[in-house]
Amino acid sequence: MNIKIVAVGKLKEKYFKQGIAEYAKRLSRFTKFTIVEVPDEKAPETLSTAEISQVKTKEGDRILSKIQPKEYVYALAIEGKQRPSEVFAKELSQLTTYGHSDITFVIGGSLGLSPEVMQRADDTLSFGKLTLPHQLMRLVLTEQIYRAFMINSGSPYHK
Ligand SMILES: C[S@@+](CC[C@H](N)C(=O)[O-])C[C@H]1O[C@@H](n2cnc3c(N)ncnc32)[C@H](O)[C@@H]1O
Repeated sequence: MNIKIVAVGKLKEKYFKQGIAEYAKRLSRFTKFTIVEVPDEKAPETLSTAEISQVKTKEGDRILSKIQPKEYVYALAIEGKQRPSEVFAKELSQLTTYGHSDITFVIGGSLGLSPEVMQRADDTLSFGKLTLPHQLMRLVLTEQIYRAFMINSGSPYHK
């Protein structure tokens, strides 16, 4: 299985980089895991609705350029579908069974994901109603993917 995260913006903070590197290392025994960063669109503090839409479209186009038709895509969205870790783990395992060997997770920028990205997504994944910063979201998602593999291997890591 190949797992990829496509994320808007650069990971700046060292502590996020270290945390993600640790889970990426642990994941390497289960799967090929990659993170692809696309540039965020520089924008002033206050934006009109049209400008917000333009920023999301530009970032969305960059995201879509990194996704191949064969990839099964989860869009991370606050209003998306929530599920327990065990259900998420089972889903990942079933996707492989049904022939999806390329699974991609998409994390938006500060304004969220464009409608085009949401349309391309095969499913959505929400971590609850709280808004997480995109850098932290990347760390939390990487841990949850690792947790899913640990659940599927019957490890006591998941209690
Ligand atoms: C700072 S948030 C964007 C907030 C924006 N107002 C929105 O509603 O999407 C950046 C990205 O992190 C992800 N994200 C943040 N919190 C999340 C949550 N609770 N569940 C799922 N994804 C989340 C989403 O992909 C989002 O596009």
